[in-house]
Amino acid sequence: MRARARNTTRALGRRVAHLNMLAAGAALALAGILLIVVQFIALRGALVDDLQVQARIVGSNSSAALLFQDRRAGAEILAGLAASPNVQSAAIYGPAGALLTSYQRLPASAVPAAAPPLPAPHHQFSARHVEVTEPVVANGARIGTVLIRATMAPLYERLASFTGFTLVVAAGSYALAWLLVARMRRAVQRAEDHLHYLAHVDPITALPNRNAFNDKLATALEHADRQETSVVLLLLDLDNFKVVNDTLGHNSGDALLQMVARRLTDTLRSTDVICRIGGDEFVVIVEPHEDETEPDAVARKILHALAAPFQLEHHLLYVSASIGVNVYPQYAHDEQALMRGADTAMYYAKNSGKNDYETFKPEMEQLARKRLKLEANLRRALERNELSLHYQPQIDVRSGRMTGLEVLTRWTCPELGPVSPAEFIPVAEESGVIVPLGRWVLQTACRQAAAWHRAGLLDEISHVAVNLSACQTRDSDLMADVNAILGETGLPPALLELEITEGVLMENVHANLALMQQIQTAGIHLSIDDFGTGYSSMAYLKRFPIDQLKIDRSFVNDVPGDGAAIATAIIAMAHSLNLKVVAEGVETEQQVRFLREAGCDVMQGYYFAKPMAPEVLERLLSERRQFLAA
Ligand SMILES: Nc1nc2c(ncn2[C@@H]2O[C@H](COP(=O)(O)O[C@H]3[C@@H](O)[C@H](n4cnc5c(=O)[nH]c(N)nc54)O[C@@H]3COP(=O)(O)O)[C@@H](O)[C@H]2O)c(=O)[nH]1
Repeated sequence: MRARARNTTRALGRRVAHLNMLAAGAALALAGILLIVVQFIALRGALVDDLQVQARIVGSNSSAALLFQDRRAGAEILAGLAASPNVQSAAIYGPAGALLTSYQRLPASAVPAAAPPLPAPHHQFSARHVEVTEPVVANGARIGTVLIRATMAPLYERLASFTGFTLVVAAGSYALAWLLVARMRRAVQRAEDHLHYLAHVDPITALPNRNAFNDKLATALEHADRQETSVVLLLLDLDNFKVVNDTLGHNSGDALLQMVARRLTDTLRSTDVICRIGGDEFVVIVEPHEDETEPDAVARKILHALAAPFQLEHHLLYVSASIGVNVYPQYAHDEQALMRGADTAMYYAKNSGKNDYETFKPEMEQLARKRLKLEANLRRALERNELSLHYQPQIDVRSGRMTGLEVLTRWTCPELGPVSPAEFIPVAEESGVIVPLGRWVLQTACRQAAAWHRAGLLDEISHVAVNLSACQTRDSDLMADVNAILGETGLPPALLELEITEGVLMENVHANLALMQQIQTAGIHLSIDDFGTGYSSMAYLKRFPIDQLKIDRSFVNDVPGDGAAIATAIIAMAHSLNLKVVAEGVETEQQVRFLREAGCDVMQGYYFAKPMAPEVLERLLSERRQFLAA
């Protein structure tokens, strides 16, 4: 639609330029005509003046000839006019108007037989001639008349050459003006095109940008309405693109975006419209889709295309994407609804582990609304004192006794009931609530642990572990907060352990390495949570100032089956780096036996104890129970 409007504007611009040139041409023609008329009047005036001077000279020279009626002398005086090429004929008349003598350049140019009865100097024109009459006066009395008749031909000749010259100058000026206007229009056109390009093309990838996308989507929906077909919209968000930007710099980020754009263009059909609508967000418009499986096929094709690594300078980068798919008119009645649905579906794909696609279903919107409600309630949870902490024991395999505690947050919302941290922690992360929430957890846990420590209940406990979220690791005030809380509660730093998941650590290795060093310097223990899921390498692990690894629950769940090999490998690797290994989510005796034999140092799970309220744990701490045979 906008392209049509742009073409109409251009045509209008061309028409206005043509009209301007036409007006300029008319003005130039009018000016030329005026100039010629003025020139004609000026030339004619000069001719009359010239003839009048000559008539006066002839008159004053011929007064004697008139007094003595000397025709010969009169003829000699008139013969002098032969030198003036304009003069065709001339005559001298006596006081009564009778012809004294005359001069004729050609026989055809006869003079009147009698002088015109004119009292004063006079001139008159015809198309071909100009006639000047001059009285001859002697001693105050009129003694005769001189008449000179000249041809207008030389005047016309001069006027013709002046007109020719004026025409040439006018035509030249007009052509120059036309050229200048055309050049100006071309420059304006180029500037317009460039502005249009900037407004519609993403400068990094050269793909259509958000503006262009809006136009193209509107056109696609119009087309689908006319043809009674559908439009598939895929919204694609790169996973962990921020890590590339943060660790390798923005130039590398831009280069990666260009490579992704190229891969998408190479993979998809030429009829599919690919746009970049923001940071790491791309959209693909597919129309018309012929069969029900096409949206899935396109999404899978994109994921497959992005699966191969990207070679960026000396780095080999693995980039995945989360894709939300929506279909018009099945699940959306207009562009906004189509985009909103694709966004909701993309959000689902992201939350269900990334590197995947989800197709929008109406239920998703209900869930999105539920999530919004959850977020609104969560924002008030802290002020309303709805949060509490539970503690889960960690058992040392060698001594069989409780040597550690993990702090886990619990929330009972008055409107929604008990909400699992697996549900509200990600929402807290996305909404930023995690920072004050994390601070509250740290403060409450440290205060409680310090009280137990003062009561002598933590004699056998080496640490109380608190989880740190991704957002908290990025919070520049984190360490200041941690140190302030330790100072304020009096908990010895060595009794505190911070748990960071392997995935979060690997999101920004350099920044997290600096944070880990600060944690180590403060004398706080550091543990890598959910180990085995975050793709860290041995090279990184060697550099991390960590105390222990926690094998992810999913592997423990699979022992002694498929997870056995991984669990054994993690334990061996951790021991080679002098790190302790904690197995989390231990639920069965079989798992305990296997992990013990594999050399696991610490175990945590429902087999020993579920996370419990502080007053329950307090009793357990004072019992100093043996959980495992030593
Ligand atoms: N950043 C923060 N994250 C937190 C905080 N509190 C909790 N969490 C994280 O939320 C996730 C879910 O926690 P939760 O529902 O409390 O689940 C924990 C345990 O209850 C559960 N667990 C422990 N043993 C078993 C078991 O034997 N079986 C089984 N099915 N589940 C078990 O595991 C969760 C502890 O996991 P981890 O932290 O990885 O050790 C979870 O990711 C929490 O980390 C918080 O304050 N901040």
